[in-house]
Amino acid sequence: MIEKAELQDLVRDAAACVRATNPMAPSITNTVTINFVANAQIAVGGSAAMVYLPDEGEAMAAAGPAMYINVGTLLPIYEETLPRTAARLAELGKPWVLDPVAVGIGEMRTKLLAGFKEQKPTIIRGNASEVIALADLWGLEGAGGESTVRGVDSTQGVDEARAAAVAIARYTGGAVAVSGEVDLVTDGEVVALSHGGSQFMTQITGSGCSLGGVCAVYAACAKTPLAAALAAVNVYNLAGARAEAKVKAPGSFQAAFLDELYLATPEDIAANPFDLEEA
Ligand SMILES: Nc1ncnc2c1ncn2[C@@H]1O[C@H](COP(=O)(O)OP(=O)(O)OP(=O)(O)O)[C@@H](O)[C@H]1O
Ligand SMILES: Cc1ncsc1CCO
Ligand SMILES: [Mg+2]
Repeated sequence: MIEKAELQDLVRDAAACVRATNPMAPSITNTVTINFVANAQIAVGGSAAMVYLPDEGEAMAAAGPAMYINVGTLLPIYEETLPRTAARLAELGKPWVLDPVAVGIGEMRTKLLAGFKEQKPTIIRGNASEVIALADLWGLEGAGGESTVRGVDSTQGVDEARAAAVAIARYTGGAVAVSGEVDLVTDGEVVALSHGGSQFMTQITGSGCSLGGVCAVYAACAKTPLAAALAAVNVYNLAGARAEAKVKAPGSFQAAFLDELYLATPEDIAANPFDLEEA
């Protein structure tokens, strides 16, 4: 099992590399939070580029060192864009992040998310209900749990998604990040439980979507998917807690949160409290 100090070094190095190299992590993401995703990616030191069209998804897969796909608000063109982009990413061996928003509603969403089983996303980032539902959709053994997805919000706790997250990570060989009051990140061998964040993160839309975009920025630099996902989760928990201490309500929280993402140093990000356990 990886030592905590070694994992912290990987997190710090990934965050420092992002600050030094300004990697572009292009996105195909939902229309609700697209602006917040781009701003969060930029605040941590990355750069953003959002596309919708099939040939542009393929072009971005080739252009960026990592990519982000979020199925929040599907449009008819995505039936073509998403499989073509994922196939190009797999062909090029590029890391990519999937947010399986609202898995379970609609035929196209179900078909697209079922199809991603073959391409094995490097990092899957979702709330507890989404991670449980994706493991179920993929028919993974040992996942356990019954999902009660209701739209885009979680109705379940992170603990309930632990078996599903571990099963998905063992299947993909990548990492899974489950968000909630305490965030869980796993590569199927270890489970990291990251602390911090803020109630206000549940009172603005897109803290989860933008966390996926930031996972993709770190995936451009990190030595392992686990380090990339933990760097993103740690900076979110750190910035959320710091921002909450400065504001009284959600609107100003969003602005303060972006400021704290920008201000967090690689050392701060590595030092955010987390527990490390065997999976
Ligand atoms: N109760 C809580 N206390 C502290 N932080 C929280 C809490 N719930 C969620 N968070 C933080 O909010 C961020 C997003 O997690 P959340 O589970 O809300 O994602 P989500 O449901 O996919 O969000 P969205 O779909 O609106 O983007 C994570 O960084 C997580 O740590
Ligand atoms: C509110 C909402 N609806 C579809 S995607 C999205 C952003 C949070 O997941
Ligand atoms: Mg979400």
